[in-house]
Amino acid sequence: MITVEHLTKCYGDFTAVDALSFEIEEGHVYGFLGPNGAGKSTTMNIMTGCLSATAGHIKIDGFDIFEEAAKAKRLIGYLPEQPPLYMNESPVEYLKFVGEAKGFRGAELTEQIQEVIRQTRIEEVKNKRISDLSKGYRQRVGIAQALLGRPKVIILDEPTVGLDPIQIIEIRDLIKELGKKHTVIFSSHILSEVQTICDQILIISKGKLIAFDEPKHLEKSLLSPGEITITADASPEEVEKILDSLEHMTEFKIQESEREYTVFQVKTDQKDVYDTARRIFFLFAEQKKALLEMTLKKANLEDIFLELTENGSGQTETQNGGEDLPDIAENESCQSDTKESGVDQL
Ligand SMILES: Nc1ncnc2c1ncn2[C@@H]1O[C@H](COP(=O)(O)OP(=O)(O)OP(=O)(O)O)[C@@H](O)[C@H]1O
Repeated sequence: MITVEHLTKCYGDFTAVDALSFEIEEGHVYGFLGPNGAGKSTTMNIMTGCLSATAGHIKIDGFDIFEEAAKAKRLIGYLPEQPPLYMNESPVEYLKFVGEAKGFRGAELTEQIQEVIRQTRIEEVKNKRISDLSKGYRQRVGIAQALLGRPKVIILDEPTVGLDPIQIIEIRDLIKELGKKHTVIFSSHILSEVQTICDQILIISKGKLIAFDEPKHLEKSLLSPGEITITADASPEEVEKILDSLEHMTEFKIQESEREYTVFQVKTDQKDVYDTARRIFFLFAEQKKALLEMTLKKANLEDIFLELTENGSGQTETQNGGEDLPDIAENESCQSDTKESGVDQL
């Protein structure tokens, strides 16, 4: 559906997007995750044809966003980070304006406006001035304009920023709903948000794509060594003796020791931490020592995200395996450029 090849964007001699390559397939919800300044907005602005690239190619359903802009843009609905809303207008007036700019007229336009109003649930505010609407409703109006023209792909730049917790939940539910009919790409710097909504995660840091996979695969492939905390009905000496024969143990630490029990931690480099847990269970059972509690701590996506983005970039495989693409960026020097606005999408 979307192919991004070696996309590079420089502002002066600063590289904001650094040879990004990835593919977006139809029918998924993609989360574009990265800390502030990672290059998410820049990438999205280029993907939607609102900003030029220094190097690289983007194709939307086969249409080059730079060379066949009109055809490519027709397939995309975009909500920029700062939606260009006209505050003195009502949602209906604004949607009419955007719909006309997208080339719709008459009954077709009316039908589409009614459809997006229904989809984004803004019926009750559709005739109020946009300036009088809550931030959550304004964001819905922004999403409604992106939906006009029934685009295959919806791109939303930080759609929940600045919303209160209830509005955030509502917008997340709306994104999930949109995912049933459209391919959705949305950016966020909140991991839990991406985790709950999307079925594919792209992690970007310092302009580079450092991970791209399903949340569960990311967790699996990037798991750090498992940690197990155990409470055993044994003395610290007995615990130590029993664990003598435990393979794959990389660290052992007594946390707490009372007369009746010992709390200790074991770290393992075994791929499946459950195998280590099972082994510990049987070792203690053989010595007729009861385990009173066992807690397994696995690395979660939060740990992975922090590790990847803190350590910089480039150390993890992307879905395309970092395969060699023609090095379009190689001979391009960074020229100064300014950020264009996203308004021409409308
Ligand atoms: N017009 C510009 N001129 C110079 N530098 C820019 C311009 N626009 C963006 N940048 C820089 O490029 C980098 C990437 O910015 P971008 O807005 O794409 O990041 P982001 O991941 O969307 O961050 P945020 O979540 O804070 O919006 C940042 O360091 C930013 O300061």
